[in-house]
Amino acid sequence: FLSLIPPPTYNKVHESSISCHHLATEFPSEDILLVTASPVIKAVTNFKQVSKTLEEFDVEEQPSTMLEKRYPNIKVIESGVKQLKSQEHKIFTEDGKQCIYEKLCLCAGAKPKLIFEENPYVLGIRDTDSAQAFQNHLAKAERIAVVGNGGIALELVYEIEGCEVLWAIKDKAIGNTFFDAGAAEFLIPKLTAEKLETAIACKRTKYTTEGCEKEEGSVAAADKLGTALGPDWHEGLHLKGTKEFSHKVHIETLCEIKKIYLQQEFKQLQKTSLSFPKDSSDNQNLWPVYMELTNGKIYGCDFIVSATGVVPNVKPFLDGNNFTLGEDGGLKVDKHMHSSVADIYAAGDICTASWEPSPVWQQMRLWTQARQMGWYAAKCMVADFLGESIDMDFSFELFAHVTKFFNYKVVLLGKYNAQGLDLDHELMLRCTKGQEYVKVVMQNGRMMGAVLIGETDLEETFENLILNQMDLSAYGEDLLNPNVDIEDYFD
Ligand SMILES: Cc1cc2nc3c(=O)[nH]c(=O)nc-3n(C[C@H](O)[C@H](O)[C@H](O)COP(=O)(O)OP(=O)(O)OC[C@H]3O[C@@H](n4cnc5c(N)ncnc54)[C@H](O)[C@@H]3O)c2cc1C
Ligand SMILES: NC(=O)C1=CN([C@@H]2O[C@H](COP(=O)(O)OP(=O)(O)OC[C@H]3O[C@@H](n4cnc5c(N)ncnc54)[C@H](O)[C@@H]3O)[C@@H](O)[C@H]2O)C=CC1
Repeated sequence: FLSLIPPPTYNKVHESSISCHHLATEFPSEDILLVTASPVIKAVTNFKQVSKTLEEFDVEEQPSTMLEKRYPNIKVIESGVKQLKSQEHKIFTEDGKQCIYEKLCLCAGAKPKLIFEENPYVLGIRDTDSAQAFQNHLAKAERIAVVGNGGIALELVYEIEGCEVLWAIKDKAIGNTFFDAGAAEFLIPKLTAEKLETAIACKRTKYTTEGCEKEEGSVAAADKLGTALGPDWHEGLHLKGTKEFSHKVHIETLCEIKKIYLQQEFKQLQKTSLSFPKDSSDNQNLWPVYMELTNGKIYGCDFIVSATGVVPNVKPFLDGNNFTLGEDGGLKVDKHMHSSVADIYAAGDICTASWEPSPVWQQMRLWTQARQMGWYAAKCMVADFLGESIDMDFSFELFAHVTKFFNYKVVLLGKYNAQGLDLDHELMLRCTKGQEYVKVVMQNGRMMGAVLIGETDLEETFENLILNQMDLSAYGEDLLNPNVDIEDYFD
């Protein structure tokens, strides 16, 4: 980046179209190289700043040529990076190219952390290809198992129709990464209700369909890593099994998968499996795969979805380079998104934020944060190059995420689950069945976090209250009293 060496030795920034936009604008006469293993780039469209820190947007797949057309100084190399030699400031791509960089930003995302990685009947969902493969296998399935209790599992169990779903979670209540047992209780009825909402028109039309049949016989997706899916990822998919019913979900709580048996092994061991709970019509006695849970129960199914989190995709960059890694395996970055290796920055799922965070911010591997980090990393690279100082971006002052679960709008602010807070914190709740669930986390009279489910219209007010740390003790429970117009007090 910003070198005077002529092509074919380019200046470059690896990945992240978001950082590229900014760099290309700041340095129109310099070459910016985007090296990506994916044939498409993800573009943020319909961006809406909902409040100071809350953002809403769609994610659209576009051909990389779009980026090159818009910014003539961006060149896209469509090939995976297989090696980094940081001392020589060089990267090597799978198709045999080598490029010298002056500054490099690594944005290679994360990979699904699968349980039983080598098992052909255990499937992960990360990119368009793996989502498409999942859809194809679901179309032939009568029963699947979903393991995990985070974002993907929550979305899947709600979206899947015409297929029995056995959902195995480690926790007492559903959705533990995003909310508490109270919110789970509020959402559960939606799982058993018929889906009345009509499907929203597909916003994600550019799914790669080529090669979908390549995994016949087993369900594991190819190792090739595409770009992670983003908000509304399932809207372009037809998540339907072979049966005619809507939802049929059975939740096994407080358990993990102990062992997986393929059909042959299961028969030889003469084990017995349970039928789908509360289903008298369940008469299938042989399944392609069986899972034995730590609570002793065994169920058969067509395949298992492992929605069990991600691991940062650092492998191609580690060999011979002295990166410091975080506990979660990501590249540690400082408050300027700089890694521990000279001239290398990192942003998004691949990195581990290692600065002293604001008391109401935490890292989560989300699109919202990847976008903010990519943007800020580019600003830091520019500042570094120009020798200017730069302040931490405002978006890192407060954790703010808006998403949709079970067709409810869900807003998460600050320490929404009291993460890392001392035991002296208190919770305040307001809940109207089927309509809204509002929870705030208070400490020493100050608001530290909030979960807002439904159209509560409280996000902006609560965001302000968390940011300004006003002492709210005087308001007591009126803070959540629906008859008190809280916005008038504080806006
Ligand atoms: C199913 C699903 C649904 C999600 N839904 C939401 C949501 O609703 N809201 C939300 O906020 N977040 C959501 N997320 C999380 C979000 O998608 C990620 O946090 C975000 O995409 C991370 O962005 P990134 O740029 O760091 O990584 P990615 O988007 O994964 O991009 C990494 C890029 O690096 C490329 N790459 C990888 N290795 C190499 C290499 N060696 N050489 C060259 N290129 C390489 C890949 O091809 C890819 O293009 C979801 C994730 C999944 C899997
Ligand atoms: N709407 C949104 O904001 C969405 C966000 N995402 C993001 O995409 C990424 C991937 O999603 P997920 O895989 O759902 O990750 P996640 O981090 O959201 O959830 C992982 C879940 O798996 C559980 N788990 C981990 N190891 C396990 C094991 N061995 N056995 C059983 N359970 C285990 C964890 O307790 C946790 O409940 C995450 O970064 C997530 O935040 C995904 C979908 C929707």
